[in-house]
Amino acid sequence: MNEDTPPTCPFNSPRPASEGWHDAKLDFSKSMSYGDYLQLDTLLAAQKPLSGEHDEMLFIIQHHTSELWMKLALHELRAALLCVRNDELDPAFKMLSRVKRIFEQIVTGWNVLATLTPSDYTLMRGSLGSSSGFQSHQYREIEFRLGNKNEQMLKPHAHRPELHDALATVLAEPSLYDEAVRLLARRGFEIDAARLERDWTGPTVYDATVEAAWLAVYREPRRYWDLYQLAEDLVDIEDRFRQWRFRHVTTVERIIGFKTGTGGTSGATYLRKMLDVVLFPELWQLRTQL
Ligand code: HEM
Ligand SMILES: N[C@@H](CC(=O)c1ccccc1NC=O)C(=O)O
Repeated sequence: MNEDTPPTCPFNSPRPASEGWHDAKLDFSKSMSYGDYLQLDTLLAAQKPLSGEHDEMLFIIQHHTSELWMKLALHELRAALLCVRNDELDPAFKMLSRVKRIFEQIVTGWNVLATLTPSDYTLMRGSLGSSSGFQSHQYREIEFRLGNKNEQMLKPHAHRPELHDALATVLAEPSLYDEAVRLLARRGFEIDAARLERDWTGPTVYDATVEAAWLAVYREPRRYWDLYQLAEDLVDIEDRFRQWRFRHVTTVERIIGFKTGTGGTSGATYLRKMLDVVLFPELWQLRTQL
């Protein structure tokens, strides 16, 4: 350093001659821009607080971002299900690892909403009327695709026939886990015939032949590597899903305590019961036998 040069604040230094943006396209009067491609006018016009309370923007954006991530999770889950059905496990692994990351993202997202206090939420809760996440059709489709089927959950969508019928179709199709079980049978494992052609509209029910098949996979992972990887991906997904449910009920307790929900359920008590749901029962059971 030259001792004659007075020290300067680095933040006030003159800009270098070129910062690399001089050739950037700046005129979008005749071509598609960022905002055009992403339909940002539509996206950013969709946050419409009703209460006039400052924190309602947080509440809406938290839900919009969750619904967008759910949209992507469903896109991946639907495709992964078809890949498993067609014995194409490599692309399914790619999609399931993305689903895992998406779930991690929405689990972490609860930290932002946890800055909402009961005092602030109470000011806007009245504006929500009887609307509730209980009526999220994308959430319900995720549950159905993972095998937590319940025909009653179609009812909140009766007033929207296209959504109702799409969910009813998913209810009647095999879940991702049903497809994994059918794959086990195609790979030569003895699976109870009734499990392979069950009434798909019901929830996954524990089956001893399925547990025995997964147990064989876990006892010889090298022999059944792709099935082993599929099983662990499913366990990862259920793990994340449980974390999501847990953060939800904890946030709900911190914000509304044990009030009944706007959707008409018992609120935190109902959500706590949902923590007992097991999506892939045999994958948890087999671990006791290893
Ligand atoms: C202030 C924050 C929140 C509160 C107080 C809250 C409260 C509740 C309550 C009480 C229920 C039970 C249904 C009812 O009777 O209303 C519920 C369900 C639900 N909420 Fe939230 N929630 C909050 C944030 C969120 C967020 C950010 C999401 C993300 C999309 C979400 C999604 C859901 C879903 C999907 C259900 C249905 C769960 C099931 O049926 O298992 N909630 N919520
Ligand atoms: N069920 C919540 C309301 C609620 O959280 C909510 C309302 C409208 C849209 C999404 C919501 N989020 C999750 O349930 C409550 O009882 O306060």
